Amino acid sequence: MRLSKVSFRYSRRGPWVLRDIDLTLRPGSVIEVTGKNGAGKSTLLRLLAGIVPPSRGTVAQRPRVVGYAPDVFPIGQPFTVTAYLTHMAEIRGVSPDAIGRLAERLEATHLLEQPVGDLSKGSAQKVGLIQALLAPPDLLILDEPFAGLDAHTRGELPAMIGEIAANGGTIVVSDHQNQLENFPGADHWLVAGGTVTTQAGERPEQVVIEVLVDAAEADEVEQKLHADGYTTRRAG
Ligand SMILES: Nc1ncnc2c1ncn2[C@@H]1O[C@H](COP(=O)(O)OP(=O)(O)OP(=O)(O)O)[C@@H](O)[C@H]1O
Repeated sequence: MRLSKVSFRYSRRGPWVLRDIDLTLRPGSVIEVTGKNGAGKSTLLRLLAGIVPPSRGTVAQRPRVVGYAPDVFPIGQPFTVTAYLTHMAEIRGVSPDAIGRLAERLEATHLLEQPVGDLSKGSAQKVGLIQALLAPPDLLILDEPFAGLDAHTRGELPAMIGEIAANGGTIVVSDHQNQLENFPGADHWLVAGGTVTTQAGERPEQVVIEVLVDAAEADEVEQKLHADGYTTRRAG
């Protein structure tokens, strides 16, 4: 996917938020977007997701399946979480089977029968994440996904991001808390003064190592490794 000379402002006479942005997004890459409050991170993510069109310039080759979790989940909907997610699955033309699997992984099964409007901020964010992941995304855009998440989900999310990247997906994450700062191979984009400065991540050769741990400690070790951005697989 490629952005060429993209500029954006919210109204015809409003100030330019982004100017003359040229960016290339490679399949399989993880991109962490940082910048000060109001710098334009959410705006850049909306442009990438196709929620808003550029005021000038072009966005080419956007992948087919885009998952987008906004920073503020639209609360106040008169559905249960299951009804909302089932509806979203229908719109995307995918089976609702993924809802249970994702809810389990993000420790959100207890939320499924709650009204969407009653969710806490962190719980709403989990539902927003599940919504973005219903169809395996070619491009996944997460706006401040770590804010408000509990320790388990904060640890699980980098692993999920790593798996999508391993399958050739591109992931763009705005991240105030720098949770992905040390994610292996991540690219870093800094939004400031209407421009985006890019820094390519190092891509060291990868190997598989086997680690033997006591069964009682397996969950804890796995969570620690996930939090550091490593992918794990249980054998036996
Ligand atoms: N819907 C909107 N209409 C008009 N201006 C907007 C709108 N959304 C954002 N802006 C303006 O665009 C600029 C960039 O906002 P944006 O939300 O993209 O920044 P951000 O880097 O994501 O900030 P934060 O870290 O606080 O979330 C700001 O000056 C903001 O006031």
